[in-house]
Amino acid sequence: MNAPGTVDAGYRGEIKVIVVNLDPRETVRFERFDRIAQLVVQQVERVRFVSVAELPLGPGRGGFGSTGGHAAVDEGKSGTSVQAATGGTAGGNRYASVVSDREGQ
Ligand SMILES: O=c1ccn([C@H]2C[C@H](O)[C@@H](COP(=O)(O)OP(=O)(O)OP(=O)(O)O)O2)c(=O)[nH]1
Repeated sequence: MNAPGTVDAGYRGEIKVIVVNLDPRETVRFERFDRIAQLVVQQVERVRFVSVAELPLGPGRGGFGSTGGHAAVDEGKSGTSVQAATGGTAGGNRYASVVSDREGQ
């Protein structure tokens, strides 16, 4: 089983690895220097949320799950689909778009 654990950038404590043995019969024993986890360092995107009145229609975008072949089931239920947000500040609070905040760094 592979489950990620996030170590926050500001964390200064001991990094711990949670393990669970799902085998009801076999005991698992770890020895010193056993490899039980992998550290993957990732860049974290800093974003600014911008309120927009409505989201623009994106061409060819289906709803959630549409690429899994369930589009027909959802058709006509809401009349809307998941759309990409491109920003804008024209009043309203119904939607928020996300823009990268890297320029300010
Ligand atoms: O598998 C893990 C997960 C987390 N941590 C450490 C690093 C992380 O920065 C800190 C806090 O983790 P998290 O924020 O997930 O847990 P929390 O303290 O219970 O949550 P919150 O910060 O929301 O209070 O615990 C580990 O050592 N191993």
